[in-house]
Amino acid sequence: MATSEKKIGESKKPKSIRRNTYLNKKFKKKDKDHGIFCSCSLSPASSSTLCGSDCSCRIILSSCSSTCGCRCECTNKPFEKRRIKKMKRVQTEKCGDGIVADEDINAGEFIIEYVGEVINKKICEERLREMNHKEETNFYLCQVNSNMVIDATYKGNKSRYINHSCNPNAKMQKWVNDGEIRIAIFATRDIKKGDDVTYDYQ
Ligand SMILES: C[S@@+](CC[C@H](N)C(=O)[O-])C[C@H]1O[C@@H](n2cnc3c(N)ncnc32)[C@H](O)[C@@H]1O
Repeated sequence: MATSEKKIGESKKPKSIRRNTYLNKKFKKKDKDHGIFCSCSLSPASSSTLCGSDCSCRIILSSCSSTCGCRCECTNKPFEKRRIKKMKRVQTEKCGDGIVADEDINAGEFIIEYVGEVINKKICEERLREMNHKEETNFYLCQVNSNMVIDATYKGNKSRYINHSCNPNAKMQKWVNDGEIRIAIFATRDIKKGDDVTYDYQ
């Protein structure tokens, strides 16, 4: 079998991963002590949610870390410690595969992290040329910054099947978890079990 044929097969059956994988380890910037921490605590007068909307880490889209004063009740944990919402992969009429919620999801809630291979601009361009050559129509690239792309073509999780909508019920957001840039999908309004989950690719 020709190499190009094998690669097409790979893109149809991506490897399931839970965390981003870095093609170039040097690219993985980790800075545990990034100088941001909260001192949230559960006092009898406060609400039952620890590290809610007034948590200083959450406000700047950074997950809490070991530097913070909060403990295991923290609701702003790094993505890998959060529960992924129950979702099903389905065949849609016009957009290939898609994702529907398999439980009710409240506005603002974390749905899933967008994971894949972290690649740089040069590799991204090479992969795009290859995809163009193969006349691929589905793209799984998420540009994080000028030289960082998360590519879920070959490795990813259910987030890679979430389709685009101009009237979405979710959004993609760039966060920092322990100094590492991560992307996650959050509900922008209440999503009922059985609803398509979509975000605006723009
Ligand atoms: C991240 S993938 C989403 C999952 C994809 N539908 C699949 O079958 O694997 C993005 C690709 O899905 C298709 N897609 C997503 N949203 C769409 C929409 N609203 N209309 C048409 N195609 C869409 C496009 O081919 C796009 O490149």
